[in-house]
Amino acid sequence: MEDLIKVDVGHLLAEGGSDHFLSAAELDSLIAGYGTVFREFQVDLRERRSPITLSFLEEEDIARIKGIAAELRGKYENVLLLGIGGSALGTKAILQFLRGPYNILEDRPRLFVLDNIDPAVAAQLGRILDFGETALVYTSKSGATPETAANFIYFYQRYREAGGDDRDIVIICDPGDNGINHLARKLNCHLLRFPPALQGRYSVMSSVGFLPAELAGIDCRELLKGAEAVHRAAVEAPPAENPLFLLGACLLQLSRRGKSIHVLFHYSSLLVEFGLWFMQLWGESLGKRLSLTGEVVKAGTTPLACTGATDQHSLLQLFKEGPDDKVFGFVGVERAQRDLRLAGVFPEELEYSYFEGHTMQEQLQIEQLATEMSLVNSGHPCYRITLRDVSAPALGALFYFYEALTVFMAQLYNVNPYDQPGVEEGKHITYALMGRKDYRHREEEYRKGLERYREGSRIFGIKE
Ligand SMILES: O=P(O)(O)OC[C@H]1O[C@](O)(CO)[C@@H](O)[C@@H]1O
Repeated sequence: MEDLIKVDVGHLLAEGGSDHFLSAAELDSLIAGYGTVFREFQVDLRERRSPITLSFLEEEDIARIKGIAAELRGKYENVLLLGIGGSALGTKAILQFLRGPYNILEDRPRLFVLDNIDPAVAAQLGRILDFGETALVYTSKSGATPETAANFIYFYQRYREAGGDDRDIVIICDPGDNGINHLARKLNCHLLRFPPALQGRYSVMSSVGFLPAELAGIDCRELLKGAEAVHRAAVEAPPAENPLFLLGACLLQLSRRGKSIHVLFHYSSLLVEFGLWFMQLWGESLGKRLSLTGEVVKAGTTPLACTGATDQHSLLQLFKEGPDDKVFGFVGVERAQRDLRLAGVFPEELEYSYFEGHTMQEQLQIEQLATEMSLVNSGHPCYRITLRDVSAPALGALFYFYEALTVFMAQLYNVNPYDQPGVEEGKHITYALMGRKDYRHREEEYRKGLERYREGSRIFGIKE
């Protein structure tokens, strides 16, 4: 049977090693040094103690998600999904990979994801959508996220003006005695739960991503099948034969050698949103000031997603000849959903005749290999993940692979992959400056801080 997902770590290594690649001997010492950490990680995974996909799923939740999706699919022309960060990125990745590059389905309902606060986008969506024909899904684990709350306030008003039925709204959040739960009760709408221990960036394969998937006609169990396959391989194989271990240990070692940027170069326009999902997962989970034991470690590497072949024509120059601070992950797809063969319409022209008989997917794959080879040749470590096809199991496998890899990396860095203390201060300032009642006591402090900040500006204006 063909592999669902393949991982090649061979080009992180080079004979004898070097500043930029690891040697076989170094890899052996990583296996000896971190094998125990990895086995602990495997036990947590096997016993479903790590709060990531597969630790929380209940059969009855899936049945409920499917039920709500079936009901809304029958009633509505459009669904507007409101969320941000982990409450939107995975959904966008699913829809783009499995339903096409423009994220707007041909069949009912069309799904729209709004994951930013921007009056230009909200105003345009307000004109595109007929709110008499549009269901609303409001996803926020905390219910306190101001961007999603503002979008819900605005679009709920539009929905009500169009005569929308409150009971058809779906809210997905943590349980708690807070605004979003009060709203859900008041509206008497559908309520789906975030499992409390599940952070947004690990929630794509829960009600958060599954409801939109089902609304789009994607069977969420198919995504889970792929996750299960990676899970089995991850918990069974010993470190020396385990791609999760090998990749994680090599990435750790390379980050110690100054490879502080983890580029994810996906060779498919269907994986652009996946790349953005990966950036949140990697960035929020690993970028930590403190270790689990309280030392200042400033852990993490900077994730950067880019698209092949497009970014060969924008970033590759920097990647190849700029600072040696990157490790490259290539993600490609073996079999396109539908490949297109090119004809020999200009046989007399050198620049056009060689395409005859080749397909677009073949060209994309050749260009991926060409980029990999050219980077490796100039001393840049690369790894590659290949998905069998454009299918829900393949995507589920990819999500789970990176979730598990991130948790293993956190174990290696000895940091907590499930918190994000660094984003709090900015939220508090926003709450205080926007006048949230329970932040009034800090308003004066932040306003003074803002004045000082502005005093530090050196602005140079240019007139038209
Ligand atoms: O689902 P919520 O609570 O609205 O949070 C959205 C996002 O905001 C963050 O908390 C960061 O501000 C992310 O971790 C999270 O995915």
